[in-house]
Amino acid sequence: MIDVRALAESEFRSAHDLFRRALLLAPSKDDAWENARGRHELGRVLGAFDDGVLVGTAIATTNELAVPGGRVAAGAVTGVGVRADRTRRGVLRGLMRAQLDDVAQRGEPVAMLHASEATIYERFGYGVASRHRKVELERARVAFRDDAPRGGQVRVLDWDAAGSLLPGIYRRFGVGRPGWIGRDEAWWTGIRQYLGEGCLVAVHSGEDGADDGFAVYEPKSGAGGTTVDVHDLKGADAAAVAELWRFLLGIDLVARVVGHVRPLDEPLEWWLTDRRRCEVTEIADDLWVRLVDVLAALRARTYGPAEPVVVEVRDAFLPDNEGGYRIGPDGVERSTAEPQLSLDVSTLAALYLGDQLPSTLVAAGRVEVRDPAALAAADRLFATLETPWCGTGF
Ligand SMILES: CC(=O)SCCNC(=O)CCNC(=O)[C@H](O)C(C)(C)COP(=O)(O)OP(=O)(O)OC[C@H]1O[C@@H](n2cnc3c(N)ncnc32)[C@H](O)[C@@H]1OP(=O)(O)O
Repeated sequence: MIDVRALAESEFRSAHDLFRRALLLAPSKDDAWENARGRHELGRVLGAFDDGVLVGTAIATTNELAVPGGRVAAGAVTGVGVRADRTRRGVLRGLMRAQLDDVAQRGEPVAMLHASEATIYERFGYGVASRHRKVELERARVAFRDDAPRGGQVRVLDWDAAGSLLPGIYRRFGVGRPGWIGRDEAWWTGIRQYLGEGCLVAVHSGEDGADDGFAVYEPKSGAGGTTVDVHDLKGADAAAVAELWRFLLGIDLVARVVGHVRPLDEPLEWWLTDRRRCEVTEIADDLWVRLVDVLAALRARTYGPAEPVVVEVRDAFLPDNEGGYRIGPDGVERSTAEPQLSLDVSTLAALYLGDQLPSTLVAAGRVEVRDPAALAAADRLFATLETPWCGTGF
């Protein structure tokens, strides 16, 4: 019999180490645990027990998520692991049940996570809500076009100097794009420890002298010369982002620059004289979202100008969500009218931030069309100006 309960603070470290073991990592050293501890909120660290023995864990942290036209309270799910000798016996299912119930009780309309494998979370109602890409550029073969945006000044800082600047810059300019999530102090402490001391930070300031962008990057020498891994790059506008890329691609002695977890709509190739020098080597799922309270989650975002559409949502794991929703630019209501489209709640996640249009998911076999006239309206309702992007690991 599996029992799931919230852990006491004194149990957090064993849960953390269980999670690390599940990821095939060694238990944390004391200083690493000191940094990880801050991500453990009392009441949100769950443990699953089999005959009194801890066999699984899942944690959530209190956060928020930018959605089209607004923001919504969100539980950020992480630290999910089950002991390798106890898997496939329903331990994760028990943890997910308890966690989603808790998220609902806290009044958070959505939960979100980054998945270790793409086959785990759909059964619990999660779906891919944003994607990212990886880009690789050979520095010697890259040149910027004359009409690429020009920014201001870039200065290089070490972590100590940059540490107090980055949280403010991140918060100031990121909030608008769907997929943005908050980064608290514990996150910044954790990422610094995770990335290590080899990282440098480039900070961009615009014409007015205000800091409005940064890049966290790490030079690594290897067989083919030095590669700069760009772990985190954010800017207030295209000029700041282009200038940071111009800087990174101009560092002497560097052979290759690799941008990890970049937004799909970053126009890097458009800024180059030879667009093929920007190789997209991966497109992958970024943020997975679970609409825990479908009505509240749908109401948290805005919709494009179109006739309202009645969408039937199926939700086997949280059946209170099942039923029709009338979605229009004037708002969202529960509806008993004949549904025009029908989909699973995990598919709704793919529409939620604007990553996909309903018509694409019809072709994918994931949206059932009962009234063909409603499909174009649904596309216009869910379409967003900006491609969603999270770009924050947790
Ligand atoms: C947000 C994050 O933290 S992501 C990190 C997730 N953790 C890891 O990847 C660490 C390594 N893996 C593990 O710890 C475990 O295998 C877990 C957590 C993925 C799964 O735990 P389990 O207790 O085995 O899952 P459980 O037995 O409850 O399975 C529930 C369902 O998910 C399925 N499932 C579980 N894991 C997987 C998987 N890796 N791939 C495909 N299906 C899976 C099961 O088959 C079962 O299916 P069903 O609903 O058809 O019966």
